[in-house]
Amino acid sequence: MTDQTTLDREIAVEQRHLDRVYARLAELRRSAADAEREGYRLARVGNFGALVERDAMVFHAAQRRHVLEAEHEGLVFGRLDLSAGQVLHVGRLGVRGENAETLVVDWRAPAAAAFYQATPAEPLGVVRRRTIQSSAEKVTRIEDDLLDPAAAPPDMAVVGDGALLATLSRATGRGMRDIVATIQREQDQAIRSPGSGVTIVSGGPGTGKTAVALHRAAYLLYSDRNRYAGGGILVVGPSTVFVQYIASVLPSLGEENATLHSLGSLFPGMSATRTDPPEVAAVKGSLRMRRVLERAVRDAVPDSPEELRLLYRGELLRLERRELDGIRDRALPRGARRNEVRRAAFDAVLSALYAQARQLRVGRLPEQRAFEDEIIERPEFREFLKAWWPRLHPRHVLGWLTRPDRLRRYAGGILAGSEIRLLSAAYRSLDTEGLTIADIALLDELDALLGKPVQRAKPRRDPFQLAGGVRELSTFADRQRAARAAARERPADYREYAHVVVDEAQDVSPMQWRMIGRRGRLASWTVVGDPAQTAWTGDAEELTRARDQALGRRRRHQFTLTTNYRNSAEIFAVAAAEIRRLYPELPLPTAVRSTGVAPVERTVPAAELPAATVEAAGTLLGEVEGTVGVITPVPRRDEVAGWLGELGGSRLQVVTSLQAKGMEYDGVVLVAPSEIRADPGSGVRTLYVALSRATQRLTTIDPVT
Ligand SMILES: Nc1ncnc2c1ncn2[C@@H]1O[C@H](COP(=O)(O)OP(=O)(O)OP(=O)(O)O)[C@@H](O)[C@H]1O
Repeated sequence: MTDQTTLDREIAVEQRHLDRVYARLAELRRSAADAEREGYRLARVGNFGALVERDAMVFHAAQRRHVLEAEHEGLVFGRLDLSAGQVLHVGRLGVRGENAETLVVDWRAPAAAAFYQATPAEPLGVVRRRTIQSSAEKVTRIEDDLLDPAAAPPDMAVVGDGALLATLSRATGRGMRDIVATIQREQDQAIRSPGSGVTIVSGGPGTGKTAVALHRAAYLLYSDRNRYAGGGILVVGPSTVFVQYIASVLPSLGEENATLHSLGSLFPGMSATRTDPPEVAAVKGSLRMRRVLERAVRDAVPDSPEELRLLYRGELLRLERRELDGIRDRALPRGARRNEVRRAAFDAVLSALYAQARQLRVGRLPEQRAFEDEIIERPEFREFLKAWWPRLHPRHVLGWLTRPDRLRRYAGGILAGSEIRLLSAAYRSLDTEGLTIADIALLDELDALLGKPVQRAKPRRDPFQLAGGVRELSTFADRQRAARAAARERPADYREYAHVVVDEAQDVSPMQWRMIGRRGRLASWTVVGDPAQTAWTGDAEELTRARDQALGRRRRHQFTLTTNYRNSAEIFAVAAAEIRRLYPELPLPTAVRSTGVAPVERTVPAAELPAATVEAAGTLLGEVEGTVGVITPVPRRDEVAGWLGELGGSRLQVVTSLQAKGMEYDGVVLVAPSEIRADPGSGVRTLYVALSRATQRLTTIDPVT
C-alpha cells in the first residue's frame, strides 16, 4: 500500500498534466472556431481567390473542431516513464502543445504499444507504467507497475495495487466496457496484428476475445483509415442481444465506421431473433441445404398456370404444362439465375407460340417480330407471364419449403428421411412464428441463386444539387462533406467490406460462413471464438470446409488468450468442472480474481421453481451493483420472464442459454441447468457458456419432479 501523502502528490502531478491537456484542447477548439469565422469573414471580401481560401479554411477548421469537441471520458489514461528519462502520456486522442511537443499519444500509435506490451521480463525501455483513472476532468485514481526497478531513479514513487484488478471489480452496466486503459500484452499482440490476411483469436470464456476484436477494429481504422473507413468494417455477432451489448464500445473508442450485425440481421430487409433446436439448426446450417435450395429455385411456382391458351386469328394456341416445364428447364441452364433470365424465358415462350402458329398455318401470319409485339401487348398474356415466372424474392421460395410434398422432392436423396421430417415439422410454423436465425443464411443463399432482376441503372444523385433543382450556395466545406457522405453512404444491402470481424465464430454454421464469406470476398478478417462453447451439432468436417472457403488462402495469424478476466475464480471453477465432463484434457484459462464467495447451487420441487427464481433474482439484485442476468433453457424463456415481471427494471435481463453467448452480468441466476445439459448434442457446451457469464455471483436452481 502507498502512503496517502505520496498518493496525493502523484495524483496532483497527473492532475496538472490533465489540466494542461484540457486547457490546450480548449485553445485548439477556440482557434478552430476562430478559423472558421475568419473563413466566413473572408467571404465578404468577395474576390475569387478569397473565396477559395475561405472554403479551404472553413473546411479544415470545422473538421478539427468536430474531433476536438467529441469529448471523451478518460481522455488520458496512461503514462510511461522511459529509461531515457522521457515521459509519455497515452490517451484516446493525440494532442500536441503550442510548440508541437507531444502532450498525449494516441493509444493506437506505435509509440503507445509499449504501454500494453511491456512486462517486467521484457520492459521495452519502460521503467514505470501508470494507469490513470479520471472522472470528467478530475484524476481519481492512479495505479503503477514498476517494470524495471534497476533503472528507476531513487525518488520514483510507485502507487496503487493493480489497475487491472481494480477495473475488473467495477460493476457491469448494460453495455460491454471498453478496456482501452488495461489491455494486456497477449491481447495487444492480437489487436495490433497485421491488417492483411486472417487474424484468428481463440481462448476460453472471458479471455477478452470480443474486447480484442472491437479494439482491433478501432486499431485498423486508425492505422489505415482510407482503406478501412472507405471499404467499411463489418462486425458479426451471434444474436441481437449480443450486438446491442457490444454496440456502445466502438463509439467510445472513437470509431463509427464499423457496421454491427447479428447473424439474424445480415440479410437486408429481414431480421430474425428466433433460434431453432440444435438438431434443426444442424440441418438448416448444413452445406447440403445449398443443393436443396438449388432444386427449389428451378421448380414451378406453386399454383402457377397449368397451361397457356391464347386465341390468335381464330386459332387456339396452346402450351401445355409439359412444354412450359421444358421451356423453364432450358431457360435455366446450370448456374443461371432465375430472376436474371426472365426475359430469355419469355422469349422462349413467344418462340414456341410462333412455331405453333406456323404449324397450324394461321392465316396472314406476320413476321415473328411483329407477331411477338402483338402477343406481348395482350393483357391475358402478361397475366400469364406474371403468374408463370414472377420475380421471386428469396422469402417466396423459402415459403415453398413449408409444403411437405415440395420439401420431400427438393431434399430427397440429399437429406436423410429423418432430417426431412425434422425440417418439415420446423417449417410448419414459418408463417405463424416467423423466420429463425438459421433461415437468414438460407435467404441469403436463395438471393445468390435467384439473382437480381436486370434493372435500368438509377441516375446517381448529384451531391451538389439541392431539392428543386437549385444549385446550392454553401461553402466548399459543405460540398466536400456532402460528396464524402454520398460516397460513404452505403446502400442498405452493401455487401463488400474491407475487413470482416466474426465474433463467437464457433457458432457460425457452414451456410452462415457462406453468407458472411459473400460479404468479405476482398476483405481481410479477424475471427474470434472458442470451440468448446459451440452449440453446433452438425458435421464438423463440413464446418471446417465452409469456414476455409470463406477465409480463402489468406495468410493466417493465430493468437491464443489464456487469462479469464470475467469470472471470479470461484465461479469459473464450476464452469470448468462442467466442460471437463466432455473434454477432460482441454486447456482452460486462468481466472485472475477471487471474491471468496462460492456459487449457490439449489434444488427445489418443480412447483417452487417460480418463487425460488424470483427470490434468487431479488437477492442478487441486492448483492451486486450492476446487472443481473436470468439464463433459461430456450423453451422456458417467456415463462420465466413472466415470473419476474418488472423486477430489477433495466438492471435485470432474461435470456436463453443461446442468447447468453458473449454476454456478461454481475450476477446470474441459472434456471434449470439440468434441462440445458440434457440436450445430447451440445447440452454440456451450452451449459458451460451459461455458467461462465457472471462476474461476481452465480446461483443455479434445478427443479426436481
Ligand atoms: N485487459 C482487460 N482489462 C480489463 N477488462 C478486461 C480485459 N480483457 C477483458 N476484460 C473484460 O473481461 C470480460 C470478458 O471479455 P470478453 O467478453 O471480451 O471475453 P470473451 O473472450 O469474448 O468471452 P466469451 O468467450 O465468454 O464470450 C469483459 O468484461 C471485458 O471487459
